[in-house]
Amino acid sequence: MIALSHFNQLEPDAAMALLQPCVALPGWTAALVAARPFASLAALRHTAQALAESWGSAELEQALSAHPRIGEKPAGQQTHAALSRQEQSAVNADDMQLAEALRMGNLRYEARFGRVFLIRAKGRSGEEILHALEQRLANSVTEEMAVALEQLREITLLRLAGAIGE
Ligand SMILES: NC(=O)NC1=NC(=O)NC1=O
Repeated sequence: MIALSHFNQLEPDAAMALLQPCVALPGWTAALVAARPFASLAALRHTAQALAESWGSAELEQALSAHPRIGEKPAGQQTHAALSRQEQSAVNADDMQLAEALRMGNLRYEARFGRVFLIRAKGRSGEEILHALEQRLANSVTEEMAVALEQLREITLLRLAGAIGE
């Protein structure tokens, strides 16, 4: 984590590199870097949220390339893989019944909506994630697009908060 004052002064490339693991959408990252300097963390968060409001299905598809399925902790040393593992840490990988239910749920979700199920996993147990998955399977395509985009925004803002602090 770096301080906001340090982030404000970073060279653009270094600022982009710092934000890149937040979400795999370079347009969002570049716009946030270009909006510097930020007077406060609240201002940073407000701009980040505002820039994310315009995301639609194209952004969701692109961003999903960097989000492993829930329950499939990604290998790899890249920052976003480590972040995913950390965010999914409450999913008890030793609970084989839960793992199997999540695996089947992911398959059902992908068959219905044609993309990976995305949820803000931080702060949620494996059981809560499974329950949300089952609830969301009943959503219409339109409803579920809106829900998935909101989860992407939540994950992105949480990762931003983890990258830049006081
Ligand atoms: N498919 C997912 O929901 N993935 C993820 N959720 C998170 O909170 N982090 C992820 O990588």
